[in-house]
Amino acid sequence: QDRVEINFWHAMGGQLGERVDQFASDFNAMQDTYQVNSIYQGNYTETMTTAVAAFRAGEQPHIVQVFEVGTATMMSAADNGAIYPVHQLMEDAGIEFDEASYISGVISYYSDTEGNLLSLPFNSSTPVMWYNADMFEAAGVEVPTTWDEVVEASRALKANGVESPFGFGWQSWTMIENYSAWHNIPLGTMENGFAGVGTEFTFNNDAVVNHIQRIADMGEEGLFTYGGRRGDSRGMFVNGEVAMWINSSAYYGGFVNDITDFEFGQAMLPLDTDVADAPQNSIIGGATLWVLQGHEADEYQGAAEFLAFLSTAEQQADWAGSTGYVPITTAAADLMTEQGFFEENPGTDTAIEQLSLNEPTPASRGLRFGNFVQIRDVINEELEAVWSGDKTAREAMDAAVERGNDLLRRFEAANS
Ligand SMILES: O=P(O)(O)OC[C@H](O)CO
Repeated sequence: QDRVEINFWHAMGGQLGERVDQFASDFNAMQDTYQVNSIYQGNYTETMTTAVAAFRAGEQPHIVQVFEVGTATMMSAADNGAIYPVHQLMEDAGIEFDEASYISGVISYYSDTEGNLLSLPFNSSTPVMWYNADMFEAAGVEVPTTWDEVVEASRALKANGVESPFGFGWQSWTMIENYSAWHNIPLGTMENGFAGVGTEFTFNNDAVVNHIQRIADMGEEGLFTYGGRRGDSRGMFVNGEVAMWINSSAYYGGFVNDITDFEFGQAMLPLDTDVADAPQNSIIGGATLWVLQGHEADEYQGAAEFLAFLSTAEQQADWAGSTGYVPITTAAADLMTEQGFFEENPGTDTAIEQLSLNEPTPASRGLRFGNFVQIRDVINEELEAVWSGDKTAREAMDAAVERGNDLLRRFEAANS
């Protein structure tokens, strides 16, 4: 008998992609009714764009992985009937699905206004500060906990021969979105867009502008080198050119494999003591799995069973432990603790500690801005103009807010 096929498009390259393919082959091996085809479609933006085009052509996959910034766009697709909401899918498939077992910051990000979960949380991360422990030891400095200390440590590392002490990736996510949440500053009005499409950006505030200017000044001083929009600068950290690198916790698994000639660690994001006395909480990144409409009932049954398989504590704990994504269910986190994972691998609890540091506020719960994929490109362009010395941080943030608001208004016009 032929198996029922389920197409699953994902955006995980390299080692992460191999692990995702493994989920599909394990699922295929444990039953003989369904066949999940795990297909890599490029980076997050490419996968989302390809899925939207495929939907228009009637060739959409059953399941697609979409990064967190695509959430508002996918929710509007849900309003238009293009999405099979996960809570509904599970109910129709007769699979018990306990939303309360997920950590709250993850569930609230992906639920609609009635509290219904629309997509399946799968790979949630948060930015942390990766550091080269050997370089710190050689320079005789402590790993910084504040931004003033980041600058001081960078100077000491530079004096000790480190080419470019500080760097980061996913700059809008790490340096603006998470910087803001960490200091409990909204990025925009209306609870960062959670309260409606009429939201406007406000991230051209003094705190963010001063922060971006501080990094630009570090660049002038030779303490920071810009290395690209996503994870492109990862090699600079792995090769020992950069001593501190702020980016996703999900680089952990790759670092364990690829960093063999120095000790690395992860620490909490630095605090800007001019702005707050203590950190609030960081926000998630990564992606969720969306189920698209237009397929047969038996295929959806298989899709639901595959999603349920991905959500088991065993699978989630293995995924989190091997990648650095956060264990998103309490059962998975408990299992990892029981297995001694956090104790044996110091620092691996940094992401979860940051996410659960305080009860999230409207400024730290996350963001839900329409057209945010395009808006991140605008922010990238404006930040690049700062790093190249063409604009001051003030000019660039004012321009990013103005251009971003224009894209928000277009989203509002199309969705109200
Ligand atoms: O590298 P990831 O999967 O943790 O994702 C980073 C950002 O959240 C993408 O928007």
